[in-house]
Amino acid sequence: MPTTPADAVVLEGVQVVRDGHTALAELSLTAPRGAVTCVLGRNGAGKSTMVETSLGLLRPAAGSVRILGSDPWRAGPGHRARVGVALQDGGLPTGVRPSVLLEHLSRLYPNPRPWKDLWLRLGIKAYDQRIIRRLSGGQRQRVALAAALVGRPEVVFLDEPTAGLDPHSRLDVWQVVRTIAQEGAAVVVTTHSFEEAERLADRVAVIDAGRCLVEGSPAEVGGEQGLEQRFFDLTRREATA
Ligand SMILES: Nc1ncnc2c1ncn2[C@@H]1O[C@H](COP(=O)(O)OP(=O)(O)OP(=O)(O)O)[C@@H](O)[C@H]1O
Repeated sequence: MPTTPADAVVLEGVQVVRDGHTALAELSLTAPRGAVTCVLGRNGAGKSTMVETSLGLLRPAAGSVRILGSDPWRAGPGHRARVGVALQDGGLPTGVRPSVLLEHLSRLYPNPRPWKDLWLRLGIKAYDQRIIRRLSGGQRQRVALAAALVGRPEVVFLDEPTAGLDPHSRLDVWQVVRTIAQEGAAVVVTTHSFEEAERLADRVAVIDAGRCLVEGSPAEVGGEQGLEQRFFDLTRREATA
């Protein structure tokens, strides 16, 4: 698929080998600005590896990775400040209250998003009297999302941001993610939820065994069958038991 300047994330033929195992095999994928791109794939398909490679944490053995026009492996701190990320178990400092962390992070960026806005919209205020170590997994996940967004990044990678969240929190997260995209960010969300992809995504990519099998709008990818059935058809394997 031809890429355009609106594409903030452009991976072309990316191969990544981890401890002798090919985790990405000629993966090509794009994510435009001002849109949410949901990446679906089975366990081990390569979603987290795609995110880590896009962040510049892993060096591809072949292919090209351009994030905001730069190679993330070589990019400097100026580039990194423009890219946000919330990984699963995303390494937050645990001995401080969420508001202390968010206020601190906001001072590290030239043009931060008002941290209190995120703190309110993601419901963090309700449990802010506790330090992060004492929070539930879902509560911590929302703090990680706020931490990823406070620097007003132009590209954001969110690794399963609603996994394990209650329905209210999930809606809060979806609303915040949509707003961020409407403000112009390229948002890449990995997920196992078809509902999430259908309700949140402007674009969907299905990856399997380290390759992107299909990408496009949810309607284009789902076609007549719908997203869920198309996903099963694309990624079915013999005897999975
Ligand atoms: N550090 C590593 N060393 C060797 N192989 C790895 C390493 N990390 C991941 N892999 C392998 O690379 C492949 C892709 O893994 P990855 O974590 O990117 O998948 P994923 O799509 O994010 O899976 P999940 O849905 O379970 O989070 C898998 O086969 C996995 O076993």
